[in-house]
Amino acid sequence: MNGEVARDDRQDGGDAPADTSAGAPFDGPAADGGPDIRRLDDWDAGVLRDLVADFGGPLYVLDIDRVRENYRRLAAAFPDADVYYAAKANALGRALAALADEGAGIECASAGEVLRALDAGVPAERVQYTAVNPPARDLDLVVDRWREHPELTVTVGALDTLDRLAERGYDGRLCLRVTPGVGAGHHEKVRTGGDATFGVPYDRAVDALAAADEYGFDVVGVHAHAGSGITDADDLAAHRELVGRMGDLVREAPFDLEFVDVGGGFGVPYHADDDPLDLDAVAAATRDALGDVDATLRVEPGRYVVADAGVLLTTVNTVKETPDTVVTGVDAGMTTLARPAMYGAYHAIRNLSADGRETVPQTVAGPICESSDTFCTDRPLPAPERGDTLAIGNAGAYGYEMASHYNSRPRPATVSVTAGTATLARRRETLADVTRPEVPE
Ligand SMILES: Cc1ncc(COP(=O)(O)O)c(C=O)c1O
Ligand SMILES: N[C@@H](CCCC[NH3+])C(=O)O
Repeated sequence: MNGEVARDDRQDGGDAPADTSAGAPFDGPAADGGPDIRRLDDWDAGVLRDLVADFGGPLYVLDIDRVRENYRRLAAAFPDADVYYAAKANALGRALAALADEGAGIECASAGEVLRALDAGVPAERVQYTAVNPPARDLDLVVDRWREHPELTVTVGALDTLDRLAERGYDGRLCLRVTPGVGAGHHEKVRTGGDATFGVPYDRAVDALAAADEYGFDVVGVHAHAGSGITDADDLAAHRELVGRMGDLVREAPFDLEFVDVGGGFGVPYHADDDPLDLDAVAAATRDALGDVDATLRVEPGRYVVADAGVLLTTVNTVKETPDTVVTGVDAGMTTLARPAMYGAYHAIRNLSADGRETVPQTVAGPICESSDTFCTDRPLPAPERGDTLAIGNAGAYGYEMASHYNSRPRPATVSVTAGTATLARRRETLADVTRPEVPE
């Protein structure tokens, strides 16, 4: 590690590279997409401990080479499809730029993500904005950008969004989002495909396509998304059903469509004994279910591309024995990584400082004043000591993006790693970042 830059400088935004190549298990992306799984145990404990020592904690680490590998493996499994990475999973500029370099398109959930994708160098013809109950400001911004970049595509999930786009003078590329009536995913809160919020009802889709065309939009595609975290047979069956319905829709459409977008949702293993998704099988099933269509298949994965490329590092600050369990207090909380509190999601946890210690059941809890602020309950982990560094796995997807300022907590820093060298990619926030929008009386 490069020890020349003082730790405090780093925390305040210094960005001197830390050479993690000594002992770094990852040194550049594999051309073939590399292994289809990276477990938390595959990360080098010493390198991660050094990163916390240099940059402070809590700290997100994102391995950009692994992001590239995951994208390459996906693109290879879907050779005749367009892959649009869903930026909501992790919109770090360096990740978007690397994916643009790999040739990925970007699916954006907001005007903010559209601007970030364009700023990262993604060509406008590969930027797609999916408008969900779009705030006026989002439409204003996107239409404004579209005047400069008429290759942008807007996906709408409600007919009255057409009126709102037309009012702003938009008559560009348009994709219709459909509610296919089939949901899938790791939790009821992420099974969007069955939820009326997100699209035009499937049985009205043909009429809606005709209406959008008559309105004067350049209708180029249809879209549906079952949900997030497809891993088991039931989810895959739902995915197949959704894709089959989308194939039927393309064949029934009143005119030719350029693409059919069947969403993302490809899951990753969170438990140590979960198998990775058989991507080739999913791709074959997708093709088979779609049938013969004269439109390019499009997929928009988020989690699959970034989840195992990221870890969250956090430091133990409190060890408390109770009659029932050991409470391991850490400096990251639900404001840093919301998924366990929000969905009861499981994330692997590894104590990077505890070689050879006995294992005890423990509850790893954050500093937020909510009883849901736990990363695990009674999980057997090495006996904790104050100052230990813990790593939380699969933190690359829906980690930093869902972080908040609750309890006046500044958001953590992010370090990105490329070819074994770690550099600060996003500085740690300070209290001033939290209070900046306040207006004095
Ligand atoms: C419209 C849309 N596309 C793509 C995604 C990406 O999903 P995932 O990260 O599970 O691949 C989502 C999130 O669920 C979504 O809502
Ligand atoms: N935020 C969810 C994924 C849903 C994505 C948006 N449709 C998660 O962390 O699992």
